[in-house]
Amino acid sequence: MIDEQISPLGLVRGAEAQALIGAGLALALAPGLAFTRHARARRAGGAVHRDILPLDAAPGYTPPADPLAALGLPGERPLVMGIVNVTPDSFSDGGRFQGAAGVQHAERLVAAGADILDIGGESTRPGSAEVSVQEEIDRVCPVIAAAAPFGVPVSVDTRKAAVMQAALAAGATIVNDVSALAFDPAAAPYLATIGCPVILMHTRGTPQTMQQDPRYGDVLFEVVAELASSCALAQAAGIDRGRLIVDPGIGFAKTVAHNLALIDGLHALHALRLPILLGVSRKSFIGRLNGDIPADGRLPGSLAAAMAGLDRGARILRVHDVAETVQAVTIWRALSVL
Ligand SMILES: Nc1nc2c(c(=O)[nH]1)N=C(COP(=O)(O)OP(=O)(O)O)CN2
Ligand SMILES: Nc1ccc(C(=O)O)cc1
Repeated sequence: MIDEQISPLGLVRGAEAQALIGAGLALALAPGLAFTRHARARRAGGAVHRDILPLDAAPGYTPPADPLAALGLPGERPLVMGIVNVTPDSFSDGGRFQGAAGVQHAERLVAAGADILDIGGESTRPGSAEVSVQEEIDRVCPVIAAAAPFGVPVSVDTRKAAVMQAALAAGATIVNDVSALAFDPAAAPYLATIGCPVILMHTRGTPQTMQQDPRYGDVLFEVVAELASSCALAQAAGIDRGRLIVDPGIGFAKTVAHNLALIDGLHALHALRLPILLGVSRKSFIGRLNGDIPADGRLPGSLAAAMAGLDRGARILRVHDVAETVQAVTIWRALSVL
């Protein structure tokens, strides 16, 4: 367990960032974003202490490697990952996109500007039941095979090594695991034999148990520390660090307050020096903060949270509403170009 985390702080955008970088007073962090100081969080005596360090206090700062460049994805702007849930029971769109409807949906998302398609066959919403390997393969592989020629990389959203293997054979080129390779002990050794990017998302427990009173001493510090452990385990299994992408797991073993602290403090994940994916789309914290509106009314809150994520250096936004998010990202970029 690491006891010290150093991450960027004092984030600046647009013309101010450009001027400060030119003057040697800021370093580039992510597309459109620079930072002027370092934050240090230290665990000591059971508590986490935070202080602020000057820019030159962490010499050798290098921006994260880009595992997506090899897939032809651009490095100079945030990416939008469009969600295709080939499930009967996903929390916001279950039952709408199975089989041919899933393929059509994938095509629409690409036309709307998705940079990546994330195709999943098992809902992991709170309380959801596990799906068998064969059922999951039968759901996702035909849709992956049909969507692979659409011109954007396909990621498979699964926790199971056998599903990863079948999905990669069907044309997927990215693996997205909401258990950070902890659910299936065969996943990390299998992925060590393959060169694809791997998304490690933070959670605790299983979908069945994760929302039963999640507790953290310091949620930001602990999520970063637990992601660091997941990365170390992946590397120990033989997966290159340069292939990893990390994700705080919004809504997974988190209360509303935890989710807000993680989005507000997202830049702390840059302590890991890896690209950050953020998945806030339509999630229940947005409903909880807005009179419990149902999932289909949460687009405005989803966009607000996604833009907050970009302000803190998120590289990929995982979303249901691709056209709307692309429009928001376009404006965000127009206001932040370095
Ligand atoms: N990396 C990553 N993967 C995820 C994330 C997320 O935040 N990050 N959220 C999910 C939940 O959204 P979805 O619409 O897929 O819901 P479901 O679990 O009910 O299918 C499912 N998968
Ligand atoms: N798989 C998940 C689906 C939805 C949520 C949420 O709404 O918070 C969390 C996890």
